[in-house]
Amino acid sequence: MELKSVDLGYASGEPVLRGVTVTARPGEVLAVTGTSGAGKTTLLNAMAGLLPPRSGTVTVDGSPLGGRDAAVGRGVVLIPQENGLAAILTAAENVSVAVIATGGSPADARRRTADALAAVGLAGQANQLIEELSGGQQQRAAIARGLALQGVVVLADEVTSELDAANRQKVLELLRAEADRGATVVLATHDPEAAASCDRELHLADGVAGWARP
Ligand SMILES: Nc1ncnc2c1ncn2[C@@H]1O[C@H](COP(=O)(O)OP(=O)(O)OP(=O)(O)O)[C@@H](O)[C@H]1O
Repeated sequence: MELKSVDLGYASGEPVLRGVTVTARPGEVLAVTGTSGAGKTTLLNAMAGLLPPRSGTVTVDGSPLGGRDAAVGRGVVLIPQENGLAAILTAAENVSVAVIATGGSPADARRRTADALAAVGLAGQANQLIEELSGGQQQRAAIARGLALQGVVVLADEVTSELDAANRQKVLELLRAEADRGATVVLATHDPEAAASCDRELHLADGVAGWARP
């Protein structure tokens, strides 16, 4: 995924980010860091096709990303900061519905759901409603849904913020495994240890992006 001279903002407000140029590559985990409000979610939303750039280009494999539907069709998976889970469905239903919505068969969905929930340590909570899970368990359910989609690009927005040290480590390992199978992984985080586990670090400050670790 390549961003060239991208300007991002909301409605007619001041730009949030200006002139962002970055390539996220298959097989690597790219950290996007910055203080609260620096624009991490804004950048990931642009990479997800949710926020069209005011200027500049976002491309995947050389062709324009398009809107969110097109991005989903090209395998761009977003694990959003607020989880985006349906509270009145179970953890397993949340994952399965997403797999089926992106073309998986019911059998496929069952297998991938079981595997993904087990990977994040939620096998025992598969049939519990999301609203009955703790904040950290909900965050892991959202990660399981993202993993089950087997994305070409995996955008993870602050996915370790509610996790204890052991679960955070596990999730960072799972993101690494996504990169190892060939995915392009981008992790937005304000956790320096999580950022240190990534291959490169793009730091956002004062509306611009610069390399903390190229
Ligand atoms: N929907 C929106 N409409 C208008 N402004 C927005 C919107 N979403 C975010 N912003 C603004 O864009 C700027 C960057 O916000 P963003 O959520 O991208 O930051 P962040 O780095 O992800 O922060 P955090 O670490 O707190 O999640 C902030 O000034 C915020 O107020």
